[in-house]
Amino acid sequence: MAAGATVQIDTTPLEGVLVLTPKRFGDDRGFFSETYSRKQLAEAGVGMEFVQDNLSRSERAGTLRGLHFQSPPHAQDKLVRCNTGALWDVAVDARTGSPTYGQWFGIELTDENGKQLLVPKGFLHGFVTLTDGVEIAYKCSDYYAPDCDGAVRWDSLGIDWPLDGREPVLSGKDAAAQPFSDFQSPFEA
Ligand SMILES: Cc1cn([C@H]2C[C@H](O)[C@@H](COP(=O)(O)OP(=O)(O)O[C@H]3O[C@H](C)C(=O)[C@H](O)[C@H]3O)O2)c(=O)[nH]c1=O
Repeated sequence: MAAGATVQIDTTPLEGVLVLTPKRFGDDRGFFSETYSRKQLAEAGVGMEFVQDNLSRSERAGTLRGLHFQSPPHAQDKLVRCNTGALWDVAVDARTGSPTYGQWFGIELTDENGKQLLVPKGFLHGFVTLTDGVEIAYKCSDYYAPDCDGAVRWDSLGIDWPLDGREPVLSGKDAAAQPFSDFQSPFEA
């Protein structure tokens, strides 16, 4: 971590998908952390601008939301963190022509590890909760555009979801999503 920086940025096997670990300044009250710094990300070559913050709460462990995307012209970069509890977050490369097309990367984000996942445009995003009462907060680089909203079935890509053999809690939309084999990607590498 560069001098003065308050965020560690690590790469993943998927180009552009990054793991951010903001520094926590602990004391006997607890801790302080800068959870987002446009300047520090720009200095690290991560120049996306965020315009919308989202918060969702999932009451039960095993709740799975995804795999979602917004198509161009409203594709979204997302910076995801877990504010309460623990979740397993996944990004899937959906960029036609990418050498890692269809490959996924998953990571545990928790309120204790404070880690964040940067999911660029062109990647599907989803997560499954590992505890009850999970709150996920994420920044988006474009506004919600229902006409551009899309989903791919969570179980159509061989992702090793940590479900311990249980069926996930799904929305109707996610239960009815198309399999990846039918997916016509709107993204290019
Ligand atoms: C995403 C979104 C939703 N909504 C409304 C639309 C529905 O009435 C309600 C629930 O939407 P949905 O069921 O799509 O929420 P999630 O299943 O949590 O979807 C999200 O979860 C995955 C993991 C994501 O990465 C996306 O941000 C997003 O697709 O919120 C809005 O008003 N604005 C928004 O930006």
